[in-house]
Amino acid sequence: MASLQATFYGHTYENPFMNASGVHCMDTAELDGLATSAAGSFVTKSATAEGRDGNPEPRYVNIELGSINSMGLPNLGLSYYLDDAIKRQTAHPDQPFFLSVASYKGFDEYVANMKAIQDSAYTGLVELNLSCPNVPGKPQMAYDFEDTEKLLTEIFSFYTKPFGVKLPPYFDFMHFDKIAAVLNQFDLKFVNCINSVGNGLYIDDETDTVVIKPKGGFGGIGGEYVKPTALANVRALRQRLNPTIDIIGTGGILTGRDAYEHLLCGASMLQVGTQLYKEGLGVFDRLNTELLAILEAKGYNTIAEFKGKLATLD
Ligand SMILES: O=C1NC(=O)NC(C(=O)O)N1
Repeated sequence: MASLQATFYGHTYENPFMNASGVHCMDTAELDGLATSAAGSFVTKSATAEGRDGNPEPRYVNIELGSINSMGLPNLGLSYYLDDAIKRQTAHPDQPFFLSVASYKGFDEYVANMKAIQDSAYTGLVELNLSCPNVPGKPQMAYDFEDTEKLLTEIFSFYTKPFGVKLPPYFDFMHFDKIAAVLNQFDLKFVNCINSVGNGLYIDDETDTVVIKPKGGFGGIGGEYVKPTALANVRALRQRLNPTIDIIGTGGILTGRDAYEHLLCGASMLQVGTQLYKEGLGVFDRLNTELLAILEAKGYNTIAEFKGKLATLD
């Protein structure tokens, strides 16, 4: 019988599936739902130092082939998620999860937030979100290679706990090379590719208007639209990063086949955003069933047998 067991940062998860930060993870109740679902792990909503209301609504819309959002980092504040995480790690030490951290004000807040976690009793994994495209007037940190290097240098001067970074999509081999060259300098535990494809535009075909209010309708795109870009980023970063840095694959996972393709490109864990929003927690039961059927059909017993083994036409 094939197994979907996923090894990540020295831990064995029942399966590689988890939510994408931002979906079904705003508060303790939603996190409890994830913890008791068929997901192998979960991540919290990206926290900023202070709680935020986020952007004006409508700010998230499901569209035919995915979703568009400009949430603007609404969250309950870092201390809320830290308190929850410390209680959770004590109650369930055998189920390591991920705490997502962002910044509204930029470089200094990223540093302050990581200092707060370093000084806290939380010992689990952190996903440092360098790629929110929806804070008006604020650039995505990970599109500035020098600032990203400066930030990671500063964080590693004091931070001793395991963490990784959530990246935006890149669209040029020179950029794959550059971000990998920056990240390979640091003892990162993982890289998550990709965040939403920033600043897309969707037009309602009955009203001829945009569908979300913030930023004149510009928002991050998720879902089927982004799978080719997500797979390319997982593959490109896997080919370039030190093997000690695991990859989380995010973007366009609707079916077991999509999940299988992310694993083929080198992902170790798989995050589901838009489809979780559309389908609810049952999506994890379905994805596990579908992915397991693919392993069985192909005669694989474990994910390790095919992970990262995408064939090319050489
Ligand atoms: O990193 C993020 N990516 C998104 O697509 N949306 C959220 C947000 O806007 O809060 N943050």
